[in-house]
Amino acid sequence: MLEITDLHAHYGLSHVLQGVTLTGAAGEVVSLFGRNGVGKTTIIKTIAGWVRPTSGSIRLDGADIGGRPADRICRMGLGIVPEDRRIFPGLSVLENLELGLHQTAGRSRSEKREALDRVLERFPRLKERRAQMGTTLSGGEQQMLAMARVMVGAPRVLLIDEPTEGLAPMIVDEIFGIITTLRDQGLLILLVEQNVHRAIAVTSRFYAIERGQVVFTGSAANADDRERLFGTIAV
Ligand SMILES: Nc1ncnc2c1ncn2[C@@H]1O[C@H](COP(=O)(O)OP(=O)(O)OP(=O)(O)O)[C@@H](O)[C@H]1O
Repeated sequence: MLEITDLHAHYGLSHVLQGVTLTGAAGEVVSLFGRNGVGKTTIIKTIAGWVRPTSGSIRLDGADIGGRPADRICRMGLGIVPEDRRIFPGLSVLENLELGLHQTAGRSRSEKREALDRVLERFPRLKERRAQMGTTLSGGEQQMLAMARVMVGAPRVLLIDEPTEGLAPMIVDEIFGIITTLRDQGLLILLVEQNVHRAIAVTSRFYAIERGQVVFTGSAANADDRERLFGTIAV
């Protein structure tokens, strides 16, 4: 479904991604683990079209999406929940959610309305607060809003960057619950998460990243692979 081959990216002269190769299939969570600053967020941003790759290929269901504009990639079925959540100031919860409707092509007005209603039913706390300004929500609610907004667009692939950072344990449970449900509905989720122990429980395969490269890949169900991962990233 998602196939990334020998991906390179730079910020100015800084060679941040140095040949990343990874794959993901429908119905699995694939996690990227590594210390701070190794390039995990950059991998996500490059796939989503926010950072331009210098070389390599990114294929979504066979179509080459590398270097295409971010909104185009979104409409092809790839959603991103960025680390900073990007809740738009001056817009209510509902208006923030409506922005998610622009991220899909080829749906009728009534289909879009239904998609929005479904998401609101699924997030009762957001439904209750739909008239409230998005930026006045708590951190956990803002994370829910960021996830709900991307789900309105019904993506097939979801890139999620550090969703539980700074959040209370109960909200963390809720977020992992949502990730598990989406996975079981057949989405491919590419996850970056510092809480390795929690992430590994929902992950099928993982990639350990160092200095912009994959240093090894493993299966979350394999105890030796997990040991090696914990040794590599020192958790
Ligand atoms: N816009 C930018 N301009 C220049 N350098 C950047 C930019 N964004 C990130 N970098 C640098 O690129 C490197 C990789 O950053 P990235 O955010 O991808 O790492 P990360 O693994 O996600 O880190 P963290 O876990 O701390 O979020 C870092 O050295 C960072 O300082």
